[in-house]
Amino acid sequence: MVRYRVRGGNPLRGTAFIQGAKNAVLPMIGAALLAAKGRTVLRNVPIIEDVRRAVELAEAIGAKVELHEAERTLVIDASRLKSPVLPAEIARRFRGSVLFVPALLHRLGEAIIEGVGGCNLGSRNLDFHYLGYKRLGAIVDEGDSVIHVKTAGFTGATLYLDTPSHTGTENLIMAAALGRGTTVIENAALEPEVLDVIEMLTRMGARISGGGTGFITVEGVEELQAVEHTVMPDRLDAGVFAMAAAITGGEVNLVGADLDHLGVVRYKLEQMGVEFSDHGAVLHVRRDRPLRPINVITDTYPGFATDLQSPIMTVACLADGASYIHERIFDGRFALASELNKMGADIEVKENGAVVRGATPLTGTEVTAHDLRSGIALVLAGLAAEGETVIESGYLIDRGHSYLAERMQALGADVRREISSS
Ligand SMILES: CC(=O)N[C@H]1[C@@H](OP(=O)(O)OP(=O)(O)OC[C@H]2O[C@@H](n3ccc(=O)[nH]c3=O)[C@H](O)[C@@H]2O)O[C@H](CO)[C@@H](O)[C@@H]1O
Ligand SMILES: C=C(OP(=O)(O)O)C(=O)O
Repeated sequence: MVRYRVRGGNPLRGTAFIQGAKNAVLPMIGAALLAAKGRTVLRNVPIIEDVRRAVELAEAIGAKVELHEAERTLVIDASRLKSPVLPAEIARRFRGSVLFVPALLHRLGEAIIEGVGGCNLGSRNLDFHYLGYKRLGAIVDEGDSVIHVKTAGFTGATLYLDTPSHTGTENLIMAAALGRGTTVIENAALEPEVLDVIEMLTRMGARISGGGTGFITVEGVEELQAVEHTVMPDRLDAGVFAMAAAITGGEVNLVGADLDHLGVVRYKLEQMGVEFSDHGAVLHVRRDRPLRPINVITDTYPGFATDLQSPIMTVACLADGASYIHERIFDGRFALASELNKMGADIEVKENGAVVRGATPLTGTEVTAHDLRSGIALVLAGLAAEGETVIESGYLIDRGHSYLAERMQALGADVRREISSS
């Protein structure tokens, strides 16, 4: 059992290094498995539990993978994939397991999905993925617990997504990339991670146009090559460190953070009283005035990222007045509210909306992370709370943030990661 202990009160000051993006590296590992020859090298890989699970899953289907942690580099040799089964005990531990399906379909003609994990946020359907595979010519057998997808090769078609699904867009691009003919994906996701994946696939030899417009065209090619690619910075990690500076009234330099990738998150934090200044590849963030309340509506990119909704809920607890948060992407993403209320917050949740009445002083206690982002939001609460906050399960935080305790300590925070047998 991993837990985090946080003692609040220190304004954060100094420099933090922003990790590579979890939501880019996972599809890139899936993309690397499309190359039947050579070795793919991924740089700026975040050392997080989801990457460790992705390595285990790639090895389970026959890839040879080396994770060089100190160098933040993955080397992937997918020349001998042998098993189409994504075993439940690994695949159920992270959402990114779903991104291995296109490679299995191209390389082995079938994928057997024993389970897909990921944060517990309410319904997380995969119907757009399966409908897309079917329109490209696959047979999908959806059993109660195992899903079996088979294809003798994909043929281009016009596909659409009811909503611009992030992994759905990535999977359908990968499925179409080695198909016959032209595929058009309408209502495709615009997230920067999707564009980074398109960049890597293009370097591999894929023919993809329209990334970032919502209409993506893929002309199938016969093979894709192994390449070297540097994973983009993680905008969610950057957002969390910016909010850590905001909640403690601190001043930090975020190395590698890209202000443009924050989308509406930047403007909402500015409305709260946070200042950003961009110095090339270093983002300076500070807050030296009282926090103001905020209205937030989550949306797909460039809207307010749902993955930063929990962290900003914590910051809103310290703002003077009522903040309103409307969650539009996931129907079960407010489990954080009752944990923050245990610490002294005043948050009322009604269906997809929450009202946060601040400012309320927070007091440290034992709290539960229900998912990755509620976990990191509780670390932020701990930074602003009086006394000690103990957060379990730390594994959920480790799924998406690398060396969190060390990076927070470098900013003067009292954050410790603890492993115990109970
Ligand atoms: C590994 C990864 O990249 N995870 C991110 C990805 O998850 P993920 O790709 O799973 O999220 P999606 O964009 O697919 O899901 C968004 C919404 O669409 C619905 N939906 C999605 C697919 C589908 O086939 N049918 C359907 O109804 C989902 O139930 C959900 O309500 O995007 C989410 C939304 O930005 C982020 O929170 C996750 O961090
Ligand atoms: C929802 C998240 O991740 P995943 O899709 O991997 O569960 C997240 O990163 O907040």
